Amino acid sequence: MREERRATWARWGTPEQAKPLPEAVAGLLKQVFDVTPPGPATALDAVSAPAPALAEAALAALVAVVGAEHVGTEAAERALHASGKSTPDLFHQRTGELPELPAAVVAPADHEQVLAVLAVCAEHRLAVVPFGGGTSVVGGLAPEAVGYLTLDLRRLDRLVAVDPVSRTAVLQAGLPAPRADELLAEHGFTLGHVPQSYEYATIGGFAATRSSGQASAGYGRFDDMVVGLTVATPRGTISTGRAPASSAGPDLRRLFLGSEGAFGVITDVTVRVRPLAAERHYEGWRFESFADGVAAARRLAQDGPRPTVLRLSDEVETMLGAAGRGRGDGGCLLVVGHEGASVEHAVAQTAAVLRECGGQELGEEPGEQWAAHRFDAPYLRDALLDAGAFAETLETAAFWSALPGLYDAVREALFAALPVPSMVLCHVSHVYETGASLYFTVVTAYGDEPVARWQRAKAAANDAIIAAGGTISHHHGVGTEHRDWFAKEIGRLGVDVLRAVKRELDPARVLNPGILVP
Ligand SMILES: Cc1cc2nc3c(=O)[nH]c(=O)nc-3n(C[C@H](O)[C@H](O)[C@H](O)COP(=O)(O)OP(=O)(O)OC[C@H]3O[C@@H](n4cnc5c(N)ncnc54)[C@H](O)[C@@H]3O)c2cc1C
Repeated sequence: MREERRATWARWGTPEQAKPLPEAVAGLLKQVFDVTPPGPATALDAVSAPAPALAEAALAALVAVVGAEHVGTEAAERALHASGKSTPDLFHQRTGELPELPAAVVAPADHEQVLAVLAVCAEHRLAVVPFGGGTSVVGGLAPEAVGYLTLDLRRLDRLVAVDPVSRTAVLQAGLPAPRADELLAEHGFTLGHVPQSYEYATIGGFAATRSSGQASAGYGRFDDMVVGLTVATPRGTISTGRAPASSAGPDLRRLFLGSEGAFGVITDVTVRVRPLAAERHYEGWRFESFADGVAAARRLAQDGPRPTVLRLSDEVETMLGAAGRGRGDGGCLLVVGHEGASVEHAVAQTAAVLRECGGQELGEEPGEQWAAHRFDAPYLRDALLDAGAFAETLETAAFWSALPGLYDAVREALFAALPVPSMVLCHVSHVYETGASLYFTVVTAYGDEPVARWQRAKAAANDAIIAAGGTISHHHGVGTEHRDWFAKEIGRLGVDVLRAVKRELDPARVLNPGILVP
């Protein structure tokens, strides 16, 4: 089961899972962009790589820790671990322009073996990259190092303990989300963490990147769910999370949440769990404009009732989604989902508020459609790439008062940097009392050098985000790609604090060099 869920080569999922573009969208693409399909992608078994540059003594020490069968040095295995799943990553895999491959892929069995691998890396000054599901979209798996090692957490895949009284569970870091939910369901619980990368991403990856899922309005962000962590560092083990709340100094848990493998390797995570939902109800609402929809989402986020899922598409995203479903309601679509023991009351109360805010009820169909296709987007991105269109996303968040300015600034920056014609779609998918996230999708034709062109557009959008008061990432993390803007966001002293922490925990500087910490 675990193997089936490993990220695959040059696309999301396996070729058998490929989804065709809806006819109306394919037609629109041809008409607007006049795209031409590129040649076939490079096959994984055609990837060649120089023999791994790993000192014999280091290799022998690694084999002594995990066993020879858990040290992979084949080109294919190394290529699969050399990058994540951003569109540039997929594009490079398709064209065979690969980044530096890891010298080896090492899969420890438990926390003690992780500590021992880190000790070998520190002794041999070998950079080491923790690898969960491999779904990073910010260059989080591509260190600035020559001859690095990938530490694949796939064997740490157990549910260690469930405390039904406290409603907590200890999950090992390498568990993919669907498997974690299967194991929790045997005890009547769920995590409620459902990012779009759900099928592949892991528990450790969620904690390391401070992920946020599609049901965050009801279940919270992943960092809200974490009550404790065990972290292996080159200096030893740190365990956090003794009690549900504490005033005993700064919260060390928060230091490791979002640390992206730069401070240590998270080996298990204690999470708050919720009873499996007995009832679910999803529905759609139409708002005349994005501004009207944002006002309604803010009202629910601030004054309640708070649904489990709340997603508002802007006019362009609504139009494209409607074209895919063969209907056209115009305006902006708000998807509202309720999950829980009994949802009838919450559905009625929410409907009353949305009507008051000028919403028009579209019934269950758009909500059910969204739920049925909630994981389709990455498959459709593959279909776009197959057709010769380049699609990529970026995301941010801001306080409600800054949100309209941020929306305009990012769109302006993208349109100024992208060729004509290009499409920019946006939705709000995570709401808080004080603000919300914005998630942009860009579609253009390949043209010449699509990756370089995207990087220029992304840099312009990042500048606009910082200038307009947004965060450089609401849930994708920092990696290498956001690092320079992250430094602007936290300032020089903030960067110095992170560097000091890293020096203390990782004196040989082997953990994820160049990722997160500028
Ligand atoms: C199609 C698509 C959709 C996505 N949708 C969402 C979404 O809805 N919400 C969201 O939050 N994110 C989303 N992401 C981003 C990504 O899935 C998240 O960042 C996720 O949390 C990464 O988990 P992973 O297990 O794949 O980690 P990886 O990609 O393997 O690693 C991510 C980073 O964390 C480090 N790391 C991994 N495991 C550990 C560990 N145990 N200890 C220490 N460091 C570790 C890695 O070195 C790397 O720097 C999406 C990505 C894709 C490709």
